[in-house]
Amino acid sequence: MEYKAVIFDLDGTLVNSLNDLADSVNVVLKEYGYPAHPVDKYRIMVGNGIGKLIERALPANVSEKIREEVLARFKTVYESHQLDKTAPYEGIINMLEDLKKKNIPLAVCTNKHDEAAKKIIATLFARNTFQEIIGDLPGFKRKPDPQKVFIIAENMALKPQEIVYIGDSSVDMQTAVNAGMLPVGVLWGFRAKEELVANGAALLLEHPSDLFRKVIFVEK
Ligand SMILES: O=C(O)COP(=O)(O)O
Repeated sequence: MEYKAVIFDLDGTLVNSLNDLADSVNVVLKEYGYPAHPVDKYRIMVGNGIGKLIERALPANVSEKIREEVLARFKTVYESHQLDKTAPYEGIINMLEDLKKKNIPLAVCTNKHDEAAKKIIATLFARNTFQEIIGDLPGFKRKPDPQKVFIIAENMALKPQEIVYIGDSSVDMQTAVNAGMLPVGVLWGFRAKEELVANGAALLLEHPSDLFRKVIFVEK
């Protein structure tokens, strides 16, 4: 099978954002008098959007009102710290350049709130690397619902089966499976290999450069 485009997940796939996310949540947890978590615990809390991230980080008995306050405060803190330590994983920039040289259209579909996703991408990647970036926005369904990757496929004028979806979590593999895209799991991200395999990963990448050895691309 030959593929004509790639849609990427953001957190844990293109960029390592774990420390900035964890540090920002921990700052707010401490402000509110709740226990902070070790950075590694955030690996399993990130992936379903920031509402879920805050819900998972807070003790179970916290009221909805406080949860909303903590979420709003997190957004403010994270806005000033989202680029403190966040950077592309090693090999990502080269892989994106190689895909661009082959004229393969690229996009990002993330559960990260849209304004943060766009700011991070605009800062860390060359202009026009991605033809479309869709983060978490009111009125759109979050992954693993395939709604947003279907929108991207339509805008690329491609069939889902012609697109590779690359991500680091069960949510990403389920999204690709639900959409009929090729689910490719990355092993440098936040989650374990077993999780990717159990959720339908057709291929696994140990390093971004593996992509060209495992997937055949053709120009649209
Ligand atoms: O839940 C998040 O904020 C992270 O989103 P992503 O893994 O879809 O980029």
